[in-house]
Amino acid sequence: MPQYVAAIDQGTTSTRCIVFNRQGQIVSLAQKEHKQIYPQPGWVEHNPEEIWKNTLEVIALARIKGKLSVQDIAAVGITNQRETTVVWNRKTGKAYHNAIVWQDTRTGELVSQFAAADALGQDRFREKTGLPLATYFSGLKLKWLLDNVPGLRDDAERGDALFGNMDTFVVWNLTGGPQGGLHLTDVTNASRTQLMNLHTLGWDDSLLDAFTIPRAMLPQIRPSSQVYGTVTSEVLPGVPVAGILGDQQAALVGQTCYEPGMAKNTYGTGCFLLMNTGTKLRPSTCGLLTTVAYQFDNQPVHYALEGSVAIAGALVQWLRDNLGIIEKSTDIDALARSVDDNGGAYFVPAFSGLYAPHWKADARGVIAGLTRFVTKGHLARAVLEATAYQTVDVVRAMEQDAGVSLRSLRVDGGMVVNDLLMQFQSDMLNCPVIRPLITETTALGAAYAAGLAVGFWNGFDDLRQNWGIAKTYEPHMEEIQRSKLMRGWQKAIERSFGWEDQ
Ligand SMILES: Nc1ncnc2c1ncn2[C@@H]1O[C@H](COP(=O)(O)OP(=O)(O)O)[C@@H](O)[C@H]1O
Ligand SMILES: O=P(O)(O)OC[C@H](O)CO
Repeated sequence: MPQYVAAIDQGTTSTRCIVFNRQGQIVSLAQKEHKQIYPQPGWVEHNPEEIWKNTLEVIALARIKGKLSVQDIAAVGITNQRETTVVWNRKTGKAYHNAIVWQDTRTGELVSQFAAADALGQDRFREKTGLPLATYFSGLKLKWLLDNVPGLRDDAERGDALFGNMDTFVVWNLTGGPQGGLHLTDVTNASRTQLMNLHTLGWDDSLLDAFTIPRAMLPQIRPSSQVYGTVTSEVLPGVPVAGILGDQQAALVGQTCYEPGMAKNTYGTGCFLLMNTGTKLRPSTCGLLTTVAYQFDNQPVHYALEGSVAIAGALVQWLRDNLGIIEKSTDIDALARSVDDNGGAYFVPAFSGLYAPHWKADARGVIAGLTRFVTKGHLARAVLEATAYQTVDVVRAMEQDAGVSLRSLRVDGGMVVNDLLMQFQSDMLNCPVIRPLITETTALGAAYAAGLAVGFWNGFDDLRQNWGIAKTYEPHMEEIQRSKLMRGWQKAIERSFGWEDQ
């Protein structure tokens, strides 16, 4: 009898394969980074072929490391960086263009044009999709590809060109590729395209018309947990593909936030706070997204409010790769601890404009409050603090929208190993921050979705038993100090607005 479930986590910076046991513990893990391609300022691309090759490699490596036979694996779940847009040929499997990554800002002008054409402005499609017009979502990226890649629109209309986010691309390749690969996505990923109607949970003709997207290129929308088919590729032959979730929704599932009002924040490349709002759609009036949280087979959809922050851990990488101030991401801890505070410096990482709750495509990064006193230690501190302040802005918007105060926050993602950041986060939110035993919640959520579909786990109670606390950070900061820091942040963020002419 199979003892494990595998998850493929196709993230912004790397692809991971993680194998879990029934207790949700990691049995084996393999990871490979892929290249970040920056063809112009503001543009971010990935090579889809490199990502598919890495996917095969990490699956094979995870099996070798864990000494796992195919019979050991009950099912595989997929989770992915959301919104990143790829278009490929149904017959050859070749991509027409590099994938356009969620952080890419090339559609900034399209955002302005679409917003100017309607009195609702950036909120033109919000009622139907839960999303403001922004460079972030797939619809405009796909339009850009159709308008700029020669021959693509004709192929798309003929049904020869297929669109997908990374989940769709990976599943199509895993299940046969040009030889009958399944062209599908799940409802959480579809909710990030700005082409799906949140009320009907189907592709919406009026949205497709507005963005001039041929319906023939779109994948089928399916629940997040269901047996879709089996792997044909030799790395996991015959194993059921049984779960798909966008990575932030997967983390919500992995954190077992199944009750309305439960929330988690994932600190990776960006930072994404999701609160389960139950089976009713809850529109946001405070700059958050309304999105699909998950849909388990034959059960109603659950929705979430989301506060998306584009740049969090990516700022640590920028300090490492672009300025060379640190050698490894983990070095930021010691550098930030070499000083007592930020020395008056604030770093607003509006590299891709600002997402929630501001939605300013024209914002760009600023460092404010510099004096001759400021050292690289203060800058390191400002870098970490930027993630915490952005989270505070999102939490306050969430509290206003949901009409409740956050009592505690469950956290996960690559940055939560940083104690300084987590303590500062708790201080700035003035509420406990809870790090669970298993912080690989994204992959775990995808494994849960797949495992539930094949009966490996029987229900939410099995999953809740797997969740436990590793560490709780309690707030210690005086209110006067908290207010002073937030005032500084507020001034800094306003200075980032309106930088780019659009
Ligand atoms: N000790 C640390 N302190 C702060 N940030 C860190 C630390 N270790 C890793 N990071 C950041 O965490 C991010 C990686 O998190 P991860 O969840 O793997 O990201 P993703 O899933 O978006 O690829 C990187 O941006 C990295 O800079
Ligand atoms: O791959 P991550 O963890 O950076 O997550 C990216 C988000 O899904 C973008 O919406």
